[in-house]
This record gives sequence, structure tokens and C-alpha cells, in this order.
Amino acid sequence: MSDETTTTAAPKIPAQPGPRRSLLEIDNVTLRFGGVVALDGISFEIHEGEILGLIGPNGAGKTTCFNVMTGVYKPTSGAVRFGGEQVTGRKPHQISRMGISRTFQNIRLFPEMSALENVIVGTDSRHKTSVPGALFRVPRKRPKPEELPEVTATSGLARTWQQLRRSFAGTFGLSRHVLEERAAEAKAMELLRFVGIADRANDAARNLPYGYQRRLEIARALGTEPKLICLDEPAAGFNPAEKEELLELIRKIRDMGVTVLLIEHDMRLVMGVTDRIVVLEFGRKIAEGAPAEVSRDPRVVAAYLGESTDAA
Ligand SMILES: Nc1ncnc2c1ncn2[C@@H]1O[C@H](COP(=O)(O)OP(=O)(O)OP(=O)(O)O)[C@@H](O)[C@H]1O
Repeated sequence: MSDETTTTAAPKIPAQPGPRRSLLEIDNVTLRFGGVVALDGISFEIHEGEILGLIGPNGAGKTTCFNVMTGVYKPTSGAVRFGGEQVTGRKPHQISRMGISRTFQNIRLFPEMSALENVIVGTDSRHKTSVPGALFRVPRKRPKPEELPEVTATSGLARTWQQLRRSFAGTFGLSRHVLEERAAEAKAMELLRFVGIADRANDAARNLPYGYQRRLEIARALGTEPKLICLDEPAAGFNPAEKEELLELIRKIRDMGVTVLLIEHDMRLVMGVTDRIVVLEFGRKIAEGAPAEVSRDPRVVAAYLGESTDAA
């Protein structure tokens, strides 16, 4: 990795050690799609500050679980609570504001927008300026020196124009909307640095290498300042070196105080990074515990070898 792509240190306060509180509770959740029971009475908790793995064979119900937690699907029965509050019945954007964000198994970026803009879109939901406020650019506030428009042109009309803009802003102030835009841009840039792709900030998302697009999805999900981030197969299509870097990034995300729920098929990665693991099979939870414990569980071994669990 080049210097520019090296990920930066966690921008927030490290997670505090101490007793683990429940952040999210999936309480006896069942979800039927017609005759298909995608989730069948699932219950588990995600503790604040942990990295929890959600694993299971294809079709086990992992992504459906994410979809229930993020409001894409309403469970047929059961409840999801986040920080003690009901999630069930809320819309995805409301759940995002509560502090849950996610990435997708199939990358979902705005392909024509730059990497930076893709992250800014995520941070936008936090803007406080009203639409009229943004249109008329009021109220105005005197900016700090670092918030003033930069003079980057070295000569000519462009430089004169930039100098005028800077001195106008210094005299009359900047609208709250502009200040928010600048703050969002700075924050987005910091997140791109954090995930290690700041060197391609201005490239259209569709032109980024695959691994960069996956990291960009993570940066965008972090832009909403989540308490919980759900990563749906973030290492899909990665080579071993990229997987190793991703592992490091996931730990850094946890270290900055964000709880992580990870769906991943690569067992080495899951075992290497998670604190606990929940295993699903055919929509049911078949095991839960520390990685070493789960990997020895005969039902888990059977599920992964494709044998009948009854025979285990
Ligand atoms: N919208 C839907 N309509 C009907 N059935 C669905 C729908 N979404 C999921 N399912 C079914 O629910 C079950 C669980 O699917 P899900 O995608 O959650 O599994 P998964 O564990 O994430 O699998 P994979 O590892 O292959 O992504 C599967 O049988 C799937 O076909």
C-alpha cells in the first residue's frame, strides 16, 4: 500500500473497557415470505463495543436479518430494539438516524459521483439548515480563519476572484449552509483517509478499483456517525492481502467506538476478528459464542459440511 492509501488512526475516542451493555436485541423474530420462513424465531443480542460475526451457509437468513434490523423488512412477529428503543415499524432513514448503518453485499454507490461526494451524501442527513435557509444562505456567521474559502490559484483572474471571495466571506460572514457544507466535506475527507482511499477522493466511484469501492461503502456508512455498523460480506472478492487490510480496518472501526456486526463467509477472517459469533441455518439460530467455541460445535461443523443437523 502507498503512503496515500495507508489508513489513518481512528478519529474518535477509543472504546471504553468495562461491562458490556446490550446495544441491539433481536427478540424472537420470525419473517415469512409466503411459504418461505426466512427467519424462524431468532433471538440474539449485540453488545456495545463488540465485533459480532453473523455466519451460516447460503440462504441461512443473514442478509434478511440485516434487512429486518435496518427497516427494509418488517418481521412477521417478534421485535428488534436498539438502545432499548423499538426499531420494528420504523422506516430505514429513521433507523439510520437512531444510529444503525450498513453496507450491502452488492456494492451500492452513486457511480457518477466522486468518492468524496458519495460520503458527503451520507453525512447530509445530519444537516440542520432548512431548505429556505440553504436557498437564501442565511443566517450568516463569521467563519474561523480555517473556514474561509482558500486561495489556490497562483495568478490571474482566478486568483483575484478567490481573494475577493475570501475577503467578502471574512467581512460579511458565511451562511450556516456553507459552513455545514464545508464541515461535511472535511468530515468526508477524514473518513476517506480513515479507510485508506483519500488519494482517489475526486474520482468517480465507478472508476475506482473494486477494493476501493468496498472501502468507500464503509466510509459512506460511517458518515452517518453510527453506533452500529452492519457489514454485509465486505471481503467478497478480496485477495488474502486485501482481506488482511480489511481485518485491520474493522478493528479500527471498533476502536473508534462503533459496534460492528459482520456477515462474512471467509471463516479465517471471521475467526480472526470477531469477539462472538452467531450461527444461522435455515432461518434458525444453531449456535452462539466465542469463535473457538463455535468452530468446535458439531451443529456448526455439520452445517458447513452440508450434512443434516439432526445427524450431528
Ligand atoms: N424478498 C424475498 N422474497 C422471498 N424470499 C426471500 C426474500 N429475501 C430472502 N428470501 C429467502 O430467505 C432465505 C434467506 O435469505 P438470505 O438472503 O437472508 O440468506 P443469506 O444467509 O444472507 O444467504 P447468502 O449467504 O447466500 O447471502 C432464502 O431462502 C431466500 O431465498
